[in-house]
Amino acid sequence: MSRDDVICSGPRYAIGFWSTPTESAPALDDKALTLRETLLNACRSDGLDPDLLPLLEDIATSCRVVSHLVQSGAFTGSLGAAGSTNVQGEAQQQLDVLANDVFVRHCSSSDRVAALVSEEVEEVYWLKDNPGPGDYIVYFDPLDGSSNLAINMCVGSIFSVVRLDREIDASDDRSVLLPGSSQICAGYSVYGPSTSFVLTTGNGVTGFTHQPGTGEFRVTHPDMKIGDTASEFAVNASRYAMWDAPLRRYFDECLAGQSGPRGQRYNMRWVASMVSEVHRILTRGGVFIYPCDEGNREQGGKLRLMYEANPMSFIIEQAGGRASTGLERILDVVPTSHHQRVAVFLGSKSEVDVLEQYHREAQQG
Ligand SMILES: O=P(O)(O)OC[C@H]1O[C@](O)(COP(=O)(O)O)[C@@H](O)[C@@H]1O
Ligand SMILES: [Mg+2]
Ligand SMILES: [Mg+2]
Repeated sequence: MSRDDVICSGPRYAIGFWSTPTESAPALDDKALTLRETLLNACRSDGLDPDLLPLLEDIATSCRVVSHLVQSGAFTGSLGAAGSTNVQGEAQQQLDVLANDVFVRHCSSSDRVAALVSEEVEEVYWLKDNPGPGDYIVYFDPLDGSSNLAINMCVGSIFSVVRLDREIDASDDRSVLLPGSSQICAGYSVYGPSTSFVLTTGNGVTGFTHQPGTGEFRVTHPDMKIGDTASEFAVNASRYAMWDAPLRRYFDECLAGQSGPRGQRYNMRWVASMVSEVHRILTRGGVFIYPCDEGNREQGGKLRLMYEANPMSFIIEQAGGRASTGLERILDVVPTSHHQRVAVFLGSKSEVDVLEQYHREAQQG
Protein backbone atom coordinates (compact mmCIF):
# COMPACT_ATOMS: atom_id res chain seq x y z
CA MET A 1 0.00 0.00 0.00
CA SER A 2 1.72 3.13 -1.18
CA ARG A 3 1.33 6.53 0.35
CA ASP A 4 -0.48 7.58 -2.86
CA ASP A 5 -3.00 4.70 -2.54
CA VAL A 6 -3.75 5.86 0.95
CA ILE A 7 -3.88 9.52 -0.03
CA CYS A 8 -6.06 8.96 -3.11
CA SER A 9 -8.53 6.48 -1.66
CA GLY A 10 -11.44 8.94 -1.48
CA PRO A 11 -12.16 11.66 1.03
CA ARG A 12 -12.90 9.47 4.09
CA TYR A 13 -9.38 8.06 4.34
CA ALA A 14 -7.43 10.93 2.77
CA ILE A 15 -4.90 11.05 5.64
CA GLY A 16 -3.79 8.31 7.95
CA PHE A 17 -3.65 4.55 8.00
CA TRP A 18 -6.13 2.29 6.22
CA SER A 19 -8.68 0.60 8.50
CA THR A 20 -11.86 -1.35 7.96
CA PRO A 21 -14.83 0.56 9.42
CA THR A 22 -16.47 -1.29 12.36
CA GLU A 23 -20.03 -0.84 13.78
CA SER A 24 -20.16 2.81 14.98
CA ALA A 25 -22.34 5.89 15.21
CA PRO A 26 -23.66 6.86 11.76
CA ALA A 27 -21.48 9.49 10.10
CA LEU A 28 -23.00 12.91 10.54
CA ASP A 29 -23.60 15.08 7.52
CA ASP A 30 -24.06 18.76 6.98
CA LYS A 31 -27.71 18.44 7.94
CA ALA A 32 -26.69 18.31 11.63
CA LEU A 33 -27.62 21.73 13.04
CA THR A 34 -24.84 24.24 13.56
CA LEU A 35 -24.42 26.20 16.79
CA ARG A 36 -25.92 29.31 15.16
CA GLU A 37 -28.96 27.42 13.81
CA THR A 38 -29.48 25.86 17.27
CA LEU A 39 -29.31 29.25 18.99
CA LEU A 40 -31.71 30.83 16.46
CA ASN A 41 -34.16 27.98 17.13
CA ALA A 42 -33.77 28.59 20.87
CA CYS A 43 -34.62 32.28 20.35
CA ARG A 44 -37.81 31.22 18.54
CA SER A 45 -38.86 28.33 20.78
CA ASP A 46 -37.31 28.94 24.21
CA GLY A 47 -37.29 32.75 24.31
CA LEU A 48 -33.49 32.89 24.29
CA ASP A 49 -32.30 36.53 24.33
CA PRO A 50 -31.14 37.18 20.73
CA ASP A 51 -28.58 39.69 22.07
CA LEU A 52 -26.76 36.71 23.60
CA LEU A 53 -26.00 35.16 20.18
CA PRO A 54 -23.00 37.31 19.20
CA LEU A 55 -21.41 36.71 22.62
CA LEU A 56 -21.95 32.93 22.43
CA GLU A 57 -20.45 32.92 18.95
CA ASP A 58 -17.46 34.90 20.24
CA ILE A 59 -17.02 32.31 23.00
CA ALA A 60 -17.29 29.46 20.47
CA THR A 61 -14.69 31.20 18.29
CA SER A 62 -12.42 31.50 21.32
CA CYS A 63 -12.72 27.73 21.87
CA ARG A 64 -11.92 27.01 18.20
CA VAL A 65 -8.81 29.21 18.40
CA VAL A 66 -7.65 27.71 21.73
CA SER A 67 -8.23 24.21 20.34
CA HIS A 68 -5.93 25.08 17.44
CA LEU A 69 -3.31 26.61 19.76
CA VAL A 70 -3.33 23.47 21.92
CA GLN A 71 -3.02 21.14 18.94
CA SER A 72 -0.21 23.13 17.35
CA GLY A 73 1.55 23.90 20.65
CA ALA A 74 4.58 21.75 19.93
CA PHE A 75 5.22 23.54 16.65
CA THR A 76 4.66 27.07 17.91
CA GLY A 77 6.82 26.54 20.97
CA SER A 78 3.90 27.41 23.25
CA LEU A 79 4.05 24.24 25.34
CA GLY A 80 5.69 24.56 28.75
CA ALA A 81 5.67 26.98 31.66
CA ALA A 82 5.17 30.71 31.15
CA GLY A 83 7.51 31.56 34.03
CA SER A 84 4.74 33.44 35.85
CA THR A 85 2.20 32.55 38.55
CA ASN A 86 -1.51 33.38 38.66
CA VAL A 87 -3.60 34.75 41.52
CA GLN A 88 -4.03 31.16 42.77
CA GLY A 89 -0.26 30.91 43.22
CA GLU A 90 -0.10 28.29 40.44
CA ALA A 91 2.65 28.26 37.85
CA GLN A 92 1.03 29.38 34.60
CA GLN A 93 1.50 27.42 31.40
CA GLN A 94 2.18 29.49 28.28
CA LEU A 95 -1.13 28.17 26.90
CA ASP A 96 -2.96 29.37 30.04
CA VAL A 97 -1.81 32.90 29.18
CA LEU A 98 -2.42 32.58 25.42
CA ALA A 99 -5.90 31.08 25.97
CA ASN A 100 -6.73 33.91 28.37
CA ASP A 101 -5.73 36.49 25.74
CA VAL A 102 -7.89 34.75 23.12
CA PHE A 103 -11.00 34.84 25.35
CA VAL A 104 -10.37 38.45 26.35
CA ARG A 105 -9.90 39.53 22.74
CA HIS A 106 -13.00 37.78 21.41
CA CYS A 107 -15.38 38.29 24.35
CA SER A 108 -14.69 42.01 24.68
CA SER A 109 -15.84 42.68 21.09
CA SER A 110 -19.53 42.67 22.10
CA ASP A 111 -20.63 46.06 23.53
CA ARG A 112 -23.07 44.26 25.83
CA VAL A 113 -20.24 42.71 27.88
CA ALA A 114 -19.62 44.79 31.01
CA ALA A 115 -16.92 42.68 32.65
CA LEU A 116 -14.74 39.60 32.29
CA VAL A 117 -13.57 37.41 35.19
CA SER A 118 -10.70 35.03 34.38
CA GLU A 119 -8.97 32.33 36.42
CA GLU A 120 -5.66 33.67 35.13
CA VAL A 121 -6.06 37.35 36.12
CA GLU A 122 -6.48 38.71 39.66
CA GLU A 123 -8.60 41.76 38.88
CA VAL A 124 -11.89 41.95 37.04
CA TYR A 125 -11.63 43.25 33.45
CA TRP A 126 -14.15 46.10 33.44
CA LEU A 127 -15.21 46.88 29.84
CA LYS A 128 -17.93 49.43 30.68
CA ASP A 129 -17.89 52.38 33.11
CA ASN A 130 -21.62 52.18 33.90
CA PRO A 131 -22.70 48.58 33.63
CA GLY A 132 -26.46 48.19 33.91
CA PRO A 133 -29.55 46.07 33.20
CA GLY A 134 -29.13 43.80 30.17
CA ASP A 135 -25.34 43.85 30.23
CA TYR A 136 -23.39 40.61 30.59
CA ILE A 137 -20.59 39.40 32.85
CA VAL A 138 -18.49 36.52 31.47
CA TYR A 139 -16.59 34.26 33.91
CA PHE A 140 -14.11 31.83 32.37
CA ASP A 141 -11.37 29.29 32.94
CA PRO A 142 -9.44 29.73 29.68
CA LEU A 143 -7.60 26.43 29.99
CA ASP A 144 -8.80 23.71 32.32
CA GLY A 145 -6.62 20.71 33.16
CA SER A 146 -3.40 22.57 32.32
CA SER A 147 -1.27 19.91 34.05
CA ASN A 148 -2.27 17.56 31.21
CA LEU A 149 -0.69 19.66 28.45
CA ALA A 150 2.80 18.25 28.86
CA ILE A 151 1.47 14.68 28.59
CA ASN A 152 -0.87 15.31 25.64
CA MET A 153 -3.99 14.53 27.64
CA CYS A 154 -7.39 16.25 27.38
CA VAL A 155 -7.72 19.90 28.40
CA GLY A 156 -10.56 22.35 27.86
CA SER A 157 -12.15 25.74 28.58
CA ILE A 158 -15.11 26.60 30.85
CA PHE A 159 -17.40 29.66 30.69
CA SER A 160 -20.42 31.15 32.42
CA VAL A 161 -22.58 34.18 31.58
CA VAL A 162 -24.74 36.30 33.89
CA ARG A 163 -27.06 39.11 32.66
CA LEU A 164 -27.33 42.11 34.96
CA ASP A 165 -30.77 43.17 36.15
CA ARG A 166 -29.52 46.34 37.81
CA GLU A 167 -26.71 48.89 37.69
CA ILE A 168 -23.49 47.77 39.33
CA ASP A 169 -20.37 49.66 40.43
CA ALA A 170 -17.51 49.15 37.96
CA SER A 171 -15.00 50.55 40.45
CA ASP A 172 -15.66 47.68 42.87
CA ASP A 173 -14.69 44.13 41.87
CA ARG A 174 -17.13 42.79 44.47
CA SER A 175 -19.93 43.83 42.11
CA VAL A 176 -19.40 40.64 40.10
CA LEU A 177 -20.10 38.39 43.11
CA LEU A 178 -23.40 36.96 41.86
CA PRO A 179 -24.61 33.46 42.85
CA GLY A 180 -24.52 30.62 40.32
CA SER A 181 -28.33 30.60 40.26
CA SER A 182 -28.18 33.90 38.30
CA GLN A 183 -26.36 32.32 35.33
CA ILE A 184 -28.26 32.51 32.01
CA CYS A 185 -25.90 30.21 30.16
CA ALA A 186 -22.81 28.11 30.76
CA GLY A 187 -20.65 25.68 28.86
CA TYR A 188 -17.30 24.12 28.24
CA SER A 189 -15.09 22.82 25.48
CA VAL A 190 -12.97 19.67 25.58
CA TYR A 191 -9.84 19.66 23.40
CA GLY A 192 -9.45 15.92 23.02
CA PRO A 193 -9.56 13.42 20.13
CA SER A 194 -12.21 15.80 18.79
CA THR A 195 -13.18 19.25 20.01
CA SER A 196 -16.50 19.31 21.87
CA PHE A 197 -18.60 22.35 22.77
CA VAL A 198 -21.29 21.73 25.38
CA LEU A 199 -23.82 24.41 26.21
CA THR A 200 -26.88 25.16 28.34
CA THR A 201 -29.01 28.28 28.05
CA GLY A 202 -31.39 27.03 30.73
CA ASN A 203 -33.36 24.61 28.52
CA GLY A 204 -31.42 21.39 28.74
CA VAL A 205 -27.88 20.63 27.55
CA THR A 206 -26.70 20.32 23.94
CA GLY A 207 -23.38 18.84 22.84
CA PHE A 208 -21.67 19.99 19.65
CA THR A 209 -18.58 18.66 17.91
CA HIS A 210 -16.16 20.73 15.83
CA GLN A 211 -16.36 19.68 12.18
CA PRO A 212 -12.89 19.79 10.63
CA GLY A 213 -12.93 21.48 7.25
CA THR A 214 -15.98 23.67 7.82
CA GLY A 215 -14.95 24.80 11.32
CA GLU A 216 -18.61 24.56 12.34
CA PHE A 217 -19.77 23.25 15.72
CA ARG A 218 -22.57 20.81 14.80
CA VAL A 219 -25.06 19.09 17.12
CA THR A 220 -23.79 15.59 17.92
CA HIS A 221 -25.30 15.13 21.41
CA PRO A 222 -28.81 16.63 21.54
CA ASP A 223 -30.56 16.81 24.93
CA MET A 224 -27.78 15.30 27.09
CA LYS A 225 -29.17 13.62 30.24
CA ILE A 226 -27.57 12.02 33.31
CA GLY A 227 -29.17 8.88 34.73
CA ASP A 228 -30.12 9.00 38.44
CA THR A 229 -27.97 6.04 39.38
CA ALA A 230 -24.28 5.41 38.65
CA SER A 231 -21.42 2.97 39.19
CA GLU A 232 -18.42 5.16 38.42
CA PHE A 233 -16.71 7.80 40.54
CA ALA A 234 -13.87 10.24 39.86
CA VAL A 235 -11.73 11.50 42.73
CA ASN A 236 -7.99 12.02 43.27
CA ALA A 237 -7.66 9.07 45.67
CA SER A 238 -4.02 9.92 46.39
CA ARG A 239 -5.46 12.52 48.84
CA TYR A 240 -7.32 9.85 50.87
CA ALA A 241 -5.30 10.51 54.04
CA MET A 242 -6.31 14.19 53.91
CA TRP A 243 -10.05 13.54 53.46
CA ASP A 244 -12.77 14.06 56.08
CA ALA A 245 -14.69 11.05 57.43
CA PRO A 246 -17.82 11.38 55.22
CA LEU A 247 -15.85 11.05 51.99
CA ARG A 248 -13.67 8.25 53.37
CA ARG A 249 -16.90 6.38 54.31
CA TYR A 250 -18.33 6.90 50.81
CA PHE A 251 -15.09 5.83 49.12
CA ASP A 252 -14.59 2.75 51.34
CA GLU A 253 -18.17 1.63 50.70
CA CYS A 254 -17.73 2.00 46.94
CA LEU A 255 -14.50 -0.02 47.07
CA ALA A 256 -16.29 -2.71 49.11
CA GLY A 257 -18.21 -3.49 45.94
CA GLN A 258 -21.03 -6.03 45.59
CA SER A 259 -20.73 -7.41 49.14
CA GLY A 260 -20.46 -3.92 50.64
CA PRO A 261 -23.21 -1.56 51.94
CA ARG A 262 -23.76 -0.09 48.44
CA GLY A 263 -24.35 -3.61 47.03
CA GLN A 264 -22.69 -2.90 43.69
CA ARG A 265 -19.24 -2.72 42.11
CA TYR A 266 -17.89 0.75 41.26
CA ASN A 267 -15.38 1.73 38.59
CA MET A 268 -12.96 4.66 39.03
CA ARG A 269 -11.60 7.32 36.68
CA TRP A 270 -9.36 10.38 37.23
CA VAL A 271 -8.32 12.41 34.15
CA ALA A 272 -7.11 15.48 36.11
CA SER A 273 -9.21 17.80 33.95
CA MET A 274 -12.64 18.76 35.22
CA VAL A 275 -13.98 19.27 31.67
CA SER A 276 -13.18 15.64 30.76
CA GLU A 277 -14.71 14.28 33.98
CA VAL A 278 -17.93 16.28 33.48
CA HIS A 279 -18.11 15.31 29.79
CA ARG A 280 -17.81 11.63 30.76
CA ILE A 281 -20.54 12.04 33.38
CA LEU A 282 -22.85 13.74 30.82
CA THR A 283 -22.12 10.87 28.42
CA ARG A 284 -22.42 7.84 30.74
CA GLY A 285 -23.23 9.04 34.28
CA GLY A 286 -21.13 8.95 37.42
CA VAL A 287 -19.94 11.34 40.11
CA PHE A 288 -17.02 13.80 40.24
CA ILE A 289 -15.53 14.76 43.59
CA TYR A 290 -13.00 17.38 44.63
CA PRO A 291 -13.46 17.86 48.38
CA CYS A 292 -12.19 20.41 50.83
CA ASP A 293 -9.52 18.42 52.72
CA GLU A 294 -6.57 18.85 55.08
CA GLY A 295 -4.37 19.79 52.15
CA ASN A 296 -6.53 22.63 50.76
CA ARG A 297 -8.84 23.61 53.64
CA GLU A 298 -7.03 26.92 54.14
CA GLN A 299 -7.90 27.92 50.58
CA GLY A 300 -11.44 26.55 50.90
CA GLY A 301 -10.90 23.66 48.45
CA LYS A 302 -9.26 23.26 45.02
CA LEU A 303 -11.80 24.21 42.35
CA ARG A 304 -12.98 27.78 41.82
CA LEU A 305 -16.64 28.67 42.37
CA MET A 306 -17.22 31.38 39.73
CA TYR A 307 -15.64 29.83 36.61
CA GLU A 308 -15.41 26.09 37.36
CA ALA A 309 -18.00 24.93 39.95
CA ASN A 310 -20.88 27.28 39.00
CA PRO A 311 -20.90 26.68 35.23
CA MET A 312 -20.43 22.91 35.62
CA SER A 313 -23.17 22.78 38.29
CA PHE A 314 -25.63 24.62 36.01
CA ILE A 315 -24.89 22.14 33.20
CA ILE A 316 -25.15 19.10 35.48
CA GLU A 317 -28.49 20.25 36.94
CA GLN A 318 -29.84 21.02 33.46
CA ALA A 319 -28.99 17.42 32.51
CA GLY A 320 -30.89 16.02 35.51
CA GLY A 321 -27.97 15.61 37.91
CA ARG A 322 -27.06 17.33 41.18
CA ALA A 323 -24.15 19.55 42.32
CA SER A 324 -23.35 20.12 46.01
CA THR A 325 -20.65 21.36 48.37
CA GLY A 326 -21.56 18.34 50.51
CA LEU A 327 -23.82 20.52 52.61
CA GLU A 328 -25.53 22.90 50.16
CA ARG A 329 -26.45 23.30 46.47
CA ILE A 330 -23.42 24.90 44.74
CA LEU A 331 -25.66 27.29 42.73
CA ASP A 332 -26.97 28.73 46.03
CA VAL A 333 -23.52 29.55 47.40
CA VAL A 334 -23.28 33.32 47.96
CA PRO A 335 -19.81 34.26 46.66
CA THR A 336 -17.44 36.35 48.78
CA SER A 337 -14.54 36.58 46.31
CA HIS A 338 -14.34 36.05 42.56
CA HIS A 339 -11.47 33.57 42.93
CA GLN A 340 -12.92 31.68 45.92
CA ARG A 341 -12.73 27.90 45.97
CA VAL A 342 -15.41 25.41 46.98
CA ALA A 343 -15.82 21.69 47.65
CA VAL A 344 -17.40 19.96 44.63
CA PHE A 345 -19.57 16.84 44.55
CA LEU A 346 -21.47 16.64 41.25
CA GLY A 347 -23.08 14.12 38.92
CA SER A 348 -25.72 11.41 39.19
CA LYS A 349 -28.40 12.28 41.72
CA SER A 350 -28.20 9.06 43.76
CA GLU A 351 -24.46 9.41 44.44
CA VAL A 352 -24.61 13.11 45.36
CA ASP A 353 -27.60 12.35 47.66
CA VAL A 354 -25.53 9.71 49.52
CA LEU A 355 -22.50 12.01 49.80
CA GLU A 356 -24.68 14.80 51.21
CA GLN A 357 -26.36 12.39 53.65
CA TYR A 358 -22.93 11.28 54.99
CA HIS A 359 -21.78 14.93 55.37
CA ARG A 360 -25.02 15.86 57.19
CA GLU A 361 -24.79 12.85 59.49
CA ALA A 362 -21.18 13.74 60.33
CA GLN A 363 -22.19 17.35 61.00
CA GLN A 364 -24.98 16.21 63.37
CA GLY A 365 -22.31 14.09 65.11
O1 LIG B 1 -3.95 17.89 40.38
P1 LIG B 1 -5.21 17.20 40.71
O2 LIG B 1 -5.46 17.03 42.17
O3 LIG B 1 -5.36 15.93 39.98
O4 LIG B 1 -6.36 18.19 40.24
C1 LIG B 1 -6.92 18.15 38.97
C2 LIG B 1 -7.98 19.22 38.91
O5 LIG B 1 -7.34 20.48 38.82
C3 LIG B 1 -7.72 21.15 37.62
O6 LIG B 1 -6.78 20.89 36.64
C4 LIG B 1 -7.78 22.63 37.93
O7 LIG B 1 -8.05 23.38 36.81
P2 LIG B 1 -6.97 24.31 36.07
O8 LIG B 1 -6.10 23.44 35.26
O9 LIG B 1 -7.85 25.21 35.28
O10 LIG B 1 -6.22 25.07 37.13
C5 LIG B 1 -9.06 20.53 37.26
O11 LIG B 1 -9.38 20.58 35.91
C6 LIG B 1 -8.87 19.08 37.69
O12 LIG B 1 -10.09 18.44 37.99
MG1 LIG C 1 -9.78 24.66 35.75
MG1 LIG D 1 -7.41 26.85 34.12
